[in-house]
Amino acid sequence: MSTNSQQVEPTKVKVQLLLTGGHQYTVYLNPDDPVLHSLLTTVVARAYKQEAASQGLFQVPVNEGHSALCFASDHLVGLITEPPLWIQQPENVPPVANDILNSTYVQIDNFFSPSEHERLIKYVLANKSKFVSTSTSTNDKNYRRSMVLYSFPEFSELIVNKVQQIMPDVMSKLGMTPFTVGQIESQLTAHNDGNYYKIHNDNGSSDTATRELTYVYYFNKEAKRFSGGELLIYDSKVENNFYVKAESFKTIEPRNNSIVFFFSRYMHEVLPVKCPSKAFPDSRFTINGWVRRAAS
Ligand SMILES: O=C(O)CCC(=O)C(=O)O
Ligand SMILES: [Fe+2]
Repeated sequence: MSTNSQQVEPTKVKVQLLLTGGHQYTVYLNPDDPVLHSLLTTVVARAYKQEAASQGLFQVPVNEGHSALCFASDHLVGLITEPPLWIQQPENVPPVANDILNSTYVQIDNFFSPSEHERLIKYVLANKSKFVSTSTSTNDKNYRRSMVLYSFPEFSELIVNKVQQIMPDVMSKLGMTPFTVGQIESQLTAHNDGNYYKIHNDNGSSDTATRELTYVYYFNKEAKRFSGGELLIYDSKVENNFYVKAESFKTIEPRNNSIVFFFSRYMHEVLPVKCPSKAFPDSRFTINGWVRRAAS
């Protein structure tokens, strides 16, 4: 199994926490760590006497995740960040160019063995009639066009176990603080000619909020008879204390027998597929799903 990853070790931000009573602690956080975002918004909220964005307790992993630093949010006086993170203030200071938070992902080639891959291709071709058209939570017909198979026990168990096994490695490659894995969901999709999935994230509703990571395993029959269908993962930026999509993105090739992992909160899209034959066996197939954080 070979690993091809891009920017998987984001440079950590050194954050000195200045607490009431003159206490001071230094922690290292990823630029896109939600804790960092909460710390910044709490300082802003206190400065403008707004209701603090993160009321209650802060829990920051220290000592490489072996210890936790806990303090009440109203004890936070200020932050010293290195490199400097300038907080956009309510007067609407225009964002500076280095506000972009780079998205990270991991793509692993040769995920299934050749015989598993061959069995999988045979399986989807035999089960073509069980695929149904996809829909989205908003029921907007133009948002997503593809086919999906929701029940495929022969392979969902195989992929869920394999994903579970490599989780520690993936989490470390993504530079994330490890979390306790809960449910791992899976579905099997087919994108044929003209199919796509417009910009969305995978954890934006109350029933999807515990999804931490999205995985997409790509497979197709050789020789490949489609083009397009790249996955674009957008970078982010902080605007008025909110994460929003940046214009820049990473492009992931749906390489046969590879699997990609990224944060479910990232905005992403599937570009239109061109499949001149329009034949089902020539589709861009995936098994994809989500790794949920266990309820605490
Ligand atoms: O097929 C892909 O590359 C991604 C699919 C996706 O974003 C989803 O199903 O939520
Ligand atoms: Fe998605």
